[in-house]
Amino acid sequence: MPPESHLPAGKTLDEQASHCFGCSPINPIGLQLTFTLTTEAENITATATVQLTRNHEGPPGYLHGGIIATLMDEAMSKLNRPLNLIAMTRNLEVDYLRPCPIETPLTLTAHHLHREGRKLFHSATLTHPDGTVLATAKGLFLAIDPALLNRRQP
Ligand SMILES: CCCCC/C=C\C/C=C\C/C=C\C/C=C\CCCC(=O)SCCNC(=O)CCNC(=O)[C@H](O)C(C)(C)COP(=O)(O)OP(=O)(O)OC[C@H]1O[C@@H](n2cnc3c(N)ncnc32)[C@H](O)[C@@H]1OP(=O)(O)O
Repeated sequence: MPPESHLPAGKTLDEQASHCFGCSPINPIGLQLTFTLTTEAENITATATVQLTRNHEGPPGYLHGGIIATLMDEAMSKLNRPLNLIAMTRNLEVDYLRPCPIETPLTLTAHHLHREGRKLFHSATLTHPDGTVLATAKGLFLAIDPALLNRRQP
């Protein structure tokens, strides 16, 4: 959790990001993902169960690839807070291994791999309940100056 003093007066980071398409509980058209974070020494993990609908369909019965990329991005972004950093996605690479079914409880997991200064390297997987890995991703996140939050466009 970044120190509150880094944020605009009176606003927590959660309030700043209160309409995040991936994780806001109050964005009616968002994915409303809820993550469980595990932080043990260098092992930082974010996990969510994701069960989406035809609203997120690409091929009939399967998730749209852009939605899958969003899931990966969102999961990896959740690793930045335990690192006590505000960071943005700089590079996202997705391998679409198998079609990802809608209406199925998929497991979305992200791991922090390593850090080089401002550069945070993360990975993520989306897994079918039968254990098949459907998609994998790598992400590079860049820590930003928290003061930039003040310059955010409305
Ligand atoms: C200004 C407004 C800021 C508003 C901030 C708001 C919120 C804060 C964010 C999150 C917290 C809240 C909620 C979560 C929200 C969303 C969750 C999902 C996360 C996202 O969805 S977030 C949106 C998508 N995201 C963007 O909208 C970023 C647009 N972008 C930029 O704003 C800049 O791009 C920035 C700041 C990221 C970096 O800018 P920069 O100028 O500081 O750094 P630069 O670009 O130079 O790259 C640095 C070094 O990465 C190396 N590099 C590049 N590619 C590489 C690769 N593939 N492999 C290895 N290294 C690579 C270069 O080679 C260089 O290396 P070196 O420094 O060593 O030369």
